[in-house]
Amino acid sequence: MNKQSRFPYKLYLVLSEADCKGRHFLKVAEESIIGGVDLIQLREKNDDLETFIRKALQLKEITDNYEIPLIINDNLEIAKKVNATGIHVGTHDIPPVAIRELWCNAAYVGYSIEHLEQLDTEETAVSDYLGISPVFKTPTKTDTITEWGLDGIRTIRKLTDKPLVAIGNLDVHNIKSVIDAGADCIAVVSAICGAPNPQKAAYQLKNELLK
Ligand SMILES: Cc1ncc(COP(=O)(O)OP(=O)(O)O)c(N)n1
Ligand SMILES: Cc1nc(C(=O)O)sc1CCOP(=O)(O)O
Ligand SMILES: [Mg+2]
Repeated sequence: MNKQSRFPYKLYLVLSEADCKGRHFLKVAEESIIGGVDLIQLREKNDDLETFIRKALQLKEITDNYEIPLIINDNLEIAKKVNATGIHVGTHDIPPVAIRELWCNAAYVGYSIEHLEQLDTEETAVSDYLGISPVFKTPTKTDTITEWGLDGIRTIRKLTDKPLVAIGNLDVHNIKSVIDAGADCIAVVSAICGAPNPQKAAYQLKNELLK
């Protein structure tokens, strides 16, 4: 199976209630899907378990309705409980190898790449896509290490044929250069959650990616 059929998604929304700036996160989710978002990750870093589960179940109704994948950030228990499509983890989370052992139904395990050394590991080998973490420094998530830039994407592209999801300060003005450097998919928070019109923002991003 080639990369495109393994992970056929171009525009990835990473969603949290806090990033939606007072708008309802479910409304932002639905509008963004209508605009062209291909999959959504629910990333709630500060919710208690019960709240995260409730939000995940509400969002799952919408993603199921539009037949797009729901990815849960960090929390395997919630991902399994809500029957999500997959999970995204980083170097400080439950490792992909353990996820594979504990959750055989996971369609997608995403893994953040912060160091080149990670590429040559079992964790990367069992992952379905790699997050380039971050392409550009972003105020949305500040506890990051490497700013990969376009050269970093080119380097990673040469070293792996895993689908690459670029994230970090991406917007309609820079995403084409990120794809040209070798990324397969663009993940955003602010470019959609912080936009005055999330549907229009998603449409413009998708349009740029399909050019
Ligand atoms: C698509 C995507 N890429 C990278 C990340 C970052 O994951 P992680 O390094 O585990 O950091 P947190 O999101 O948990 O703060 C991501 N969530 N999604
Ligand atoms: C969730 C996340 N992960 C990152 C990483 O580098 O791993 S950057 C990030 C937030 C991206 O937000 P924005 O699109 O607003 O820049
Ligand atoms: Mg994490």
